[in-house]
Amino acid sequence: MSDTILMIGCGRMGGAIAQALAPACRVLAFDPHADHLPAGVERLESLSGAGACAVVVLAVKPQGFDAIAPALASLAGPGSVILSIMAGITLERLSAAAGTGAALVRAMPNTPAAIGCGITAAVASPAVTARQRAAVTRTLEATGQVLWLEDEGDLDAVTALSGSGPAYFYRFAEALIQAGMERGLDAETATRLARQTFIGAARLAEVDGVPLVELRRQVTSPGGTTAAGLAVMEADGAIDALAGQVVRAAARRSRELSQPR
Ligand SMILES: NC(=O)C1=CN([C@@H]2O[C@H](COP(=O)(O)OP(=O)(O)OC[C@H]3O[C@@H](n4cnc5c(N)ncnc54)[C@H](OP(=O)(O)O)[C@@H]3O)[C@@H](O)[C@H]2O)C=CC1
Ligand SMILES: O=C(O)[C@@H]1CCC=N1
Repeated sequence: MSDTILMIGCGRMGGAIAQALAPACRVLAFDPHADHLPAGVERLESLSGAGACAVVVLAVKPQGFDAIAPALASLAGPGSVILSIMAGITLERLSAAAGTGAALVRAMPNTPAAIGCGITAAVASPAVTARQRAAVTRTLEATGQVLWLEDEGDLDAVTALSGSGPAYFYRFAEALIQAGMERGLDAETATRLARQTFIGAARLAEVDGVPLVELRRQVTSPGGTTAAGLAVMEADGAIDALAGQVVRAAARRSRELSQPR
């Protein structure tokens, strides 16, 4: 078995994975509509030209799964592992398409993968060998951290937390910018302050594994400004209630996406 990786779908996430892998191994991509592929990635005009690939990455939208499903059985040859990053598409649906006994991994990355700072949670079907698991780990580690899970049922929560999560942080930063403008800052100043606060806070959270609660305490002077702001966030459990609703809604959508249309 070659160490060739085949991408089916090479958009935002597939492209990020392909770009991370291309310097180290042969990467093929089948994506009829992608105008350009990352440097070093070979375009495939048809899936029949793929040959045997060590890892076949499914990176089309979940709504596009039905269109690629008929090709999976022939791609799931001996030694190949199919790695799906599609939100909501279950191992059961992948298996129905690829064939019973196919080596399947369902994974959920996130967009910081594009700069090697992602985190991906993954679940393997029983047919996945140790060697295939290692190949998938290497594939995903090109984009950041990898976390193997035992229970596929956890992937809806993972999708809702870390898969969708970057958008929640951006949305909160957008809200802070708006709030800063309402307090008299111009748009450019508010945006610069919010962006760099967001980046700096994230970098600080990387240092020495200091617990988030401690990092928060370091900002919060007793009787000071931060305490006044946090009191509003926490009044009647507002922030926890909001996070709960957000993650529940996203997890529910992940489960809905698992239903065949
Ligand atoms: N974006 C994110 O933050 C994350 C996304 N995911 C998952 O990754 C998957 C891809 O998402 P994302 O990269 O954002 O989506 P994109 O739309 O950016 O990429 C999907 C690509 O697949 C192409 N495509 C569509 N149909 C086919 C087909 N039949 N054969 C080959 N290629 C095809 C699309 O072309 P065209 O645009 O012309 O349709 C597009 O270029 C989704 O399933 C999503 O759930 C997982 C984690 C995070
Ligand atoms: O919004 C979505 O459905 C995809 C999955 C996780 C992030 N983006």
